[in-house]
Amino acid sequence: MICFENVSVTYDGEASPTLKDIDLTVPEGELVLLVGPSGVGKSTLLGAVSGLVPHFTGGTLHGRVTVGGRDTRTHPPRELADLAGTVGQDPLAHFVTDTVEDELAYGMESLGLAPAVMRRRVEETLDLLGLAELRDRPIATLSGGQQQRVAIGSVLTPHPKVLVLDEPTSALDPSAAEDVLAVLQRLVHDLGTTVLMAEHRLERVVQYADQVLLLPEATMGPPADIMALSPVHPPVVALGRTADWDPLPLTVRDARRRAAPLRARLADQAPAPARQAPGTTPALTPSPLPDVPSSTRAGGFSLFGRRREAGAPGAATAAAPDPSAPLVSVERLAVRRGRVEALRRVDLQVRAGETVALMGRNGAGKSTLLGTLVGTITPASGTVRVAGLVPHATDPRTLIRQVGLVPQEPRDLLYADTVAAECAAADADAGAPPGSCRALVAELLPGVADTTHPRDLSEGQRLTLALSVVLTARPPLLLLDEPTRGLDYAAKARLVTHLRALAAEGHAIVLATHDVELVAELADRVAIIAGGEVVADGPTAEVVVSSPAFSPQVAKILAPGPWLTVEQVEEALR
Ligand SMILES: Nc1ncnc2c1ncn2[C@@H]1O[C@H](COP(=O)(O)OP(=O)(O)OP(=O)(O)O)[C@@H](O)[C@H]1O
Ligand SMILES: Nc1ncnc2c1ncn2[C@@H]1O[C@H](COP(=O)(O)OP(=O)(O)OP(=O)(O)O)[C@@H](O)[C@H]1O
Repeated sequence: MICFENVSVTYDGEASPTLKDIDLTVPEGELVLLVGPSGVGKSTLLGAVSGLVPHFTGGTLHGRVTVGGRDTRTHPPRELADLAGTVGQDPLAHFVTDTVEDELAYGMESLGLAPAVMRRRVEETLDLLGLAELRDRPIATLSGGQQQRVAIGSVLTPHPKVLVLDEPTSALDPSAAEDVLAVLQRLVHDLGTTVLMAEHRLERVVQYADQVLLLPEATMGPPADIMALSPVHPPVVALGRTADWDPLPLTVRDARRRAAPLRARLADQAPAPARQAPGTTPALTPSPLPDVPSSTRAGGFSLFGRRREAGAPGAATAAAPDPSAPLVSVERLAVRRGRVEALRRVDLQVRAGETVALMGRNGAGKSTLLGTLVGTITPASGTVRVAGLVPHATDPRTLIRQVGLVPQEPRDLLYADTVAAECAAADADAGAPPGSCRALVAELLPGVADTTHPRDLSEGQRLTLALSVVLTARPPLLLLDEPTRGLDYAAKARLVTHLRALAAEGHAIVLATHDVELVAELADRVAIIAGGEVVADGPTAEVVVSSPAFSPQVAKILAPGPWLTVEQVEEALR
C-alpha cells in the first residue's frame, strides 16, 4: 500500500541526506510501527508518505514514494486526502476549524459525504475517543491531550485506507492511549486499514504492531526480531534481555509467564532507591543560583513564556527563604478557566530536593497547576506560594530567580533563529558561563546542529533545547510539563541523570507527565489529580502500583515484588 523505492531526502542547506536509499513496502491492512532514535528521520519518512515532504518542508526528495499507487511527488497532500489521513506531532498545526465537532466533520465535508453519514461518524468518534462532553468546546481551550484526541478523531471520521500517525499517543494519558490503540487495531483488523505510526513509548504500542521498521537502517521485520537488535526498546524487552529470556517477551503478560524464577531470585532483596548519591555533581559544573539578569532576551520573553515588562521594577522582593519551610505551598487552591472549574481544593507541598510527579487523565488540571506555580494563571481562591512569593502577583524578573517552566509546547519558549543563538541568549539570561546551554543540549541529545532553526528541529531535539534553556537557569524550582515527548530512551535516561543530580543539590522538581516509566525512574512522590482535585499523594512506589494505569512495566511483571525499574533489577542481580 505504501512503497519507497530508493528514496533519499535532503533538507535545504544540509550537507548529507536525512533519509538515504530507503526501500520498503508497507502491505495493505498492516500496522507498521516506525522506531528509531530522536532526530533520526522518522517524521521525515512519514512526511514523505503524506506528501508534506518536500511539498511543505522544502528540501529534495530523490526516488519514488507511492501510496495506493499515487506518486506523492506528483500528488500534493490535498490530492491524497481521500486516501490517507495524517496526524503530525503538533495537533495545533493540524486544526482548520474552531470547535471539536466541526473539526471531526471537516474531513468528511471536504470529501462530500452525505450529512447522515457524517452525523453518525461524528457521534461514533466522540464516544470512541471520550470527547462527547467537549463537543461544543473551542479547540483552543482544550488541554494538550484533549487536542491530540481531536486530531486523531478528525482523521478517523473519513475512514481513510491509510493512516500516517506521528507519535499519536505522546500527550495521552495511559488509558486514553489504550483506547486509541484499540480503535486503530480494530480498523486494521476489521476494515483492512493500513497504519504507519512512529512512536517512542514502545511500552504502549509494540504489542499492536504487525511489523516494526527501524531507522536509520530501514530494517523491517516481526516486532520480536527487531526488538532483539534495536537500541530503542521498552522496559519489558530490556528486562527480557537482562534475564536472558528467549524468545523475548513483548507484553507484560508474556513476561509474567517467564518471570517466576526471576521473582524467586529477587525475593530476599530490596530495590536500591533509584537516586543518585547525594553530592554527585551533574555533568555541568554547577553555577550559583542566578541573579536577576540585567539583559532581557530578544523579543522580551521570560523563561516561562510571558512577556516581560521591560524596565519595570520588581513588584515583590524575595523573602529570605526559611530552609525548613516548603518551597511550594498550595492550599485550598481553586482555578476557573472559562466555564471549567479546572482545580478545586488542591493542597500540595514540595520541599527543596524533592521530585514530585503530577499524573492523571487528560484534562485533569496538571498544566493548570503548573501555570499557577509560574504565575501565568491566577487562582479563583486559595493560596499559592513559591519560595514565599505569590507567583501571579510577582514581577516575572523576580520570580524567574525562583522558578522555571518547560511548557507542554516547547515552541512557546523558543524564538531565536538558530540553536546557537537560542543557547547564547539562555546563557546571558541565566548569567551562566557562555557555552553552558549548548553543552547541555549536546549532553542530553548529541547531533543537534548549531545552525538549525528551532522550527526545523525534530520534536525531541526541540524539547531538548527548551529543557536546556530552562535547566541552564538552574532555578530552585523546576517545572516540566510532559518533558519526554519525542525523546528516545537513551535521551530520557540522560535527562533523568541530570535531573537527579539537580535534585541532589537541592532543586525541587515538579513534572506533569503521562510517562509512567519516567515517573518510576525519577519521582520521589506522585500526586494523582482527577477532575481538578488531588486524589492521591504519596511515595512513588506506593501510588503507582496501586493503579494499573500508572504502573510501570517492571512493577506489573514482578508484582507483588517492590521493583519499578530495570535498573533496580540489574543492580540486584550484579
Ligand atoms: N524542514 C526542515 N529543514 C531542515 N532540517 C530539518 C527539517 N525537518 C527536519 N529536519 C532535520 O532532519 C532531522 C530528522 O528530523 P525528524 O523530525 O524527521 O526526526 P524524528 O526521527 O522524527 O525525530 P523525533 O523522534 O525527535 O521526532 C533532524 O536533524 C532535523 O533537524
Ligand atoms: N483556556 C481555557 N479555557 C477553558 N478551559 C480550559 C482552558 N485551558 C484548559 N481548560 C480546561 O481545563 C481543564 C484542565 O486543563 P489542563 O490543561 O490543566 O489539563 P491537564 O491535566 O494538563 O491535561 P493533559 O494531560 O491533556 O495535558 C481541562 O478540562 C481543559 O479543557
